[in-house]
Amino acid sequence: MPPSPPAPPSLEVLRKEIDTIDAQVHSLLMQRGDIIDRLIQVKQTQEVGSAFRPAREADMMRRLVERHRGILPLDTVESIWRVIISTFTYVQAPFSVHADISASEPAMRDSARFHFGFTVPYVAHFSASAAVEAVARSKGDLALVSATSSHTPWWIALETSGAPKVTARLPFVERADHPAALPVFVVSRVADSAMVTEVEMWSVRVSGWNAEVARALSPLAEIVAVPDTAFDGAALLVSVAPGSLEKIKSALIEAGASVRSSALVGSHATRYTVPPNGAARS
Ligand SMILES: O=C(O)C(=O)C[C@]1(C(=O)O)C=C[C@@H](O)C=C1
Repeated sequence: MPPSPPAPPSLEVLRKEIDTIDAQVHSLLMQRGDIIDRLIQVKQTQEVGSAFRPAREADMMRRLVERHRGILPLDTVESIWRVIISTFTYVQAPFSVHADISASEPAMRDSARFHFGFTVPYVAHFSASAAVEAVARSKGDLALVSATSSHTPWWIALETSGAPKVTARLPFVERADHPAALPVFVVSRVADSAMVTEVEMWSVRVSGWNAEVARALSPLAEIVAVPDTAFDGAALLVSVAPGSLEKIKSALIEAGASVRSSALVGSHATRYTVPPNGAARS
């Protein structure tokens, strides 16, 4: 008779293994806190008042997705790390998240909680301009505003030097069934060295804006437009690859519009997509 297979481990043994792992995870998180404590001494957070480093975070989130395997859903692992990173940002220099809830309060709140957790205070505003103004008045706060539409050209307030800028686009890792899928821009003051410059954000004011011009531009760049009826013009927020604004300006002129002004109002990491079969790409 062949030997009988070994008996499966008892529930008690498996729970002991889980307790050991939980104690290790907790201990590692506390060690991470000790490192952050040392990092505060070497990082010049005081200069800008914010410890948020969007370039580093975009890179960390991409690597997390690439190495993830197993039955723990990606949504869960991503949300755990968002809370870890944001809370460690907060303990370095406390900040609040000012969210524009004019499009959808539940979706904006989900995005804020998913990306910044519950320790970071959440402040709701009824317009993007109000959220951005709150950040401009603060030392190191962040605003979350829709990345796809707006009733007001809030980005004009970012044109002056010293004003906050667009520093990130969330989610860092996009996918069709993302639990906090609302596309949002983060507006904050960030040290120049911490900016990601893969996508530039330009505030462009034009005359002669109409549906035809908008159609001509849509294949060339992502644009949020707020028409300005008094002058037959519009305030545009244009996302382009570095050095590509001239192409957009030429396309505007070719389509019959004229460019009144342009100013760089931020930059962020290229959009990073995880297709349904799991392999991430930017
Ligand atoms: O690397 C840094 O500069 C940190 O402050 C650490 C840390 C993190 O917790 O990993 C926190 C905040 C930054 O936005 C990026 C990363």
